[in-house]
Amino acid sequence: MAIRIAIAGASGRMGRMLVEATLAAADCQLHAALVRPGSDSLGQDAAAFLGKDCGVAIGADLKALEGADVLIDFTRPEGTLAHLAACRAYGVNMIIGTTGFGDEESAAIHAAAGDIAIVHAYNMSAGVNLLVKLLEIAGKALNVGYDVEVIEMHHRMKVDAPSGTALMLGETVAEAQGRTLKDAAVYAREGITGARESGTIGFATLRGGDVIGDHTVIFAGLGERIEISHKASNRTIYAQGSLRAAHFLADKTSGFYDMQDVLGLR
Ligand SMILES: NC(=O)C1=CN([C@@H]2O[C@H](COP(=O)(O)OP(=O)(O)OC[C@H]3O[C@@H](n4cnc5c(N)ncnc54)[C@H](OP(=O)(O)O)[C@@H]3O)[C@@H](O)[C@H]2O)C=CC1
Ligand SMILES: O=C(O)C1=N[C@H](C(=O)O)C[C@H](O)C1
Repeated sequence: MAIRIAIAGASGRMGRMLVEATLAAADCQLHAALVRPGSDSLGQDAAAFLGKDCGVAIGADLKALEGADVLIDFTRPEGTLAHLAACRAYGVNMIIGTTGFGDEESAAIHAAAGDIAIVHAYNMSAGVNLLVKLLEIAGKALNVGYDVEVIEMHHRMKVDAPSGTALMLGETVAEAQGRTLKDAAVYAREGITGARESGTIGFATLRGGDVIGDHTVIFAGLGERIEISHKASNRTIYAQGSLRAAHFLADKTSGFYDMQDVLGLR
């Protein structure tokens, strides 16, 4: 039977990619397309932006979740938390791609995974999740004598910084080196900063144009520099990863997972 997929933020950059990917997948069915109350796209056909009619109208009533297998959510933290409550009420699994959560919001997502199955990942692409594995190795091998810096660049419309992916990559290195990102992170430098403190992980955030998502982790030593990079050139990588996650969740009713679980990289 086809997986019945509901999509939140259906008129957003990622929402549209997800609508297109779901309609193109033979083993998936678009169950509902959701936006915020008052959104311009309310009532339109979910495939109207493709010049097509798929028979699913964009709505704002979360009752539309009833009967869905999974909700894919790429919205904003406050939207995701509202959707989380509705998914819990209707027994619908959830794939969360939204970034920018605070600690309490992340804890609420973990808690909900006692009742529904959730894949929560700051980057759904296979490439970035492979990068995580490479960084586990590099972080351990280059633990002493190398300064770690994380650089990311995204489009001008992105609202959170550093990106969720940059934080995840920084956290991966910190953990590989027996530290926590909370203790190691330096998010800004300005003025007379003094020499770089050993053991810190620096972040640099660039924003501009239509850059989909570039991430580089630098290990800078004396006499050499190792750079591990990923550059996205199309948002389909995130949509395809999300559909893989939907298949992964098909036989699950509870539990918290990430893309390392989905891709078998754990
Ligand atoms: N994990 C991953 O692989 C990826 C994650 N992302 C993340 O996904 C999120 C969305 O990115 P993107 O698609 O570029 O953003 P957009 O701004 O293009 O789209 C966001 C969508 O969410 C809707 N929305 C905003 N606030 C709420 C709310 N409170 N309740 C319900 N819906 C809401 C918007 O509706 P409206 O149009 O009415 O404002 C819009 O449809 C970001 O957090 C981004 O970082 C992005 C790409 C990959
Ligand atoms: O907002 C985006 O566009 C992206 N957000 C995610 C993040 O914050 O890491 C993933 C990807 O880099 C694109």
